[in-house]
Amino acid sequence: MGEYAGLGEVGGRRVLVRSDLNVPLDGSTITDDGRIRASVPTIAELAAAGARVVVTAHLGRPKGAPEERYSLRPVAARLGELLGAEVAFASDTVGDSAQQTVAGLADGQVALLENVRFNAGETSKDDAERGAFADQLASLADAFVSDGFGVVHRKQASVYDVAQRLPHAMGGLVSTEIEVLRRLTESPERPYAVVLGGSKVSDKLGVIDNLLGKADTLLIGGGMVFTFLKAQGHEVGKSLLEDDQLEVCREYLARAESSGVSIVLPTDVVVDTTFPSGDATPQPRVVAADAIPDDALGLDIGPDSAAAFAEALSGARTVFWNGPMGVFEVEEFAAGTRAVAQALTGIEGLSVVGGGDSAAAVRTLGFDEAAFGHISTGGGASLEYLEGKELPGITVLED
Ligand SMILES: Nc1ncnc2c1ncn2[C@@H]1O[C@H](COP(=O)(O)OP(=O)(O)OP(=O)(O)O)[C@@H](O)[C@H]1O
Ligand SMILES: O=C(O)[C@H](O)COP(=O)(O)O
Repeated sequence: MGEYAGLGEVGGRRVLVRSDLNVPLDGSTITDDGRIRASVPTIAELAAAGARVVVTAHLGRPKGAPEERYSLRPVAARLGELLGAEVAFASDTVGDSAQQTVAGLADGQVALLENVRFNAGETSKDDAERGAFADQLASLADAFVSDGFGVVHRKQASVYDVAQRLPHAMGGLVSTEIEVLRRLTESPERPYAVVLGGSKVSDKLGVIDNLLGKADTLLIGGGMVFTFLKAQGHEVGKSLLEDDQLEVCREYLARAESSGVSIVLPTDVVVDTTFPSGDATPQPRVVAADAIPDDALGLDIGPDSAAAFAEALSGARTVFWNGPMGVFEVEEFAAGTRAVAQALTGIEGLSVVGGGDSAAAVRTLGFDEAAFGHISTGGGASLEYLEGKELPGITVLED
């Protein structure tokens, strides 16, 4: 029997752990298990202390009802392999299966509940609805450990409300992540460069506002770059575009210029006119960033841009990178992401990779994790931290 920081004795008690097990899947095959591996130490520590560990997590963005493709069942199997002990899987989150599974746990055993987002209460904007679901979750445990760093920016029942209902503590993963990110916000060694990409464009544009006052160089690739190119007056064909953010991008470009921050945009892009179309072989083509054809979709930064990005990063002493430069999952569109990852491995100073997909990209492209200063499990969460926003999943622990 043993203690867990902030909770005291946990032996024999049911401890609900919120982890971020939102991993990329191909069917039911986990293509990158980084977030599961990152979640293991806290779960293992609690189990070793004799707790009955009840893990809750989400996968993808189901709409408040069960959907087989978002089931956490494959994750339970992998978690068990990594823990070296069987993980009991409950086929619902708070229903009969969950209650029976938790009741059947012996001291030191671990259970995983089905995707918490199969319940509308989890993500509801209505406090009462979320609260009612949090009551059900809380009834399954005696204490709560918040360890899902990737979701601490979400005011959701299993992240926020449940902490108000149970004795709670911050998990080891969340503490480590916050410690590293604090170094980026408090006194980054200069030059400080930030690389942004990925597909959750509107989620990420906000961070630029804050970074314009902090970073020396901002490199932009991935899906978000097309809104910037369009804001500069270029056509972007069928590329990802957030029309309602054009004015915001224009304002960022103007502010960067007046404040001496260098925003580096790609000068060439890799496009395809057939992607994604079932089994069709990709037909990548490199075009100038200001000459994207109407029928083309931008899927990676081009080779000149990749070289320019690597050059811009070469002297940096602090680098934060979130979001792949292209659709790295397809080899034909992975070169930009590979070039940025390679450049980060040469940084003398602190290099931080943030984001589930960015971290997955680093690993699936074959880089050694040890070549980076820190690989964060949180994409949106780390960005919101850097934005200086309050993270509900953290502040609720401090109350
Ligand atoms: N030009 C592009 N067009 C469309 N999608 C793109 C483009 N460039 C990158 N992507 C996609 O962006 C996705 C990753 O973006 P996301 O914003 O989710 O990254 P992340 O922040 O690392 O992950 P997470 O939000 O899960 O932590 C990848 O699946 C990649 O294929
Ligand atoms: O993938 C992520 O960034 C986290 O798991 C959070 O997922 P969400 O953006 O769907 O809330």
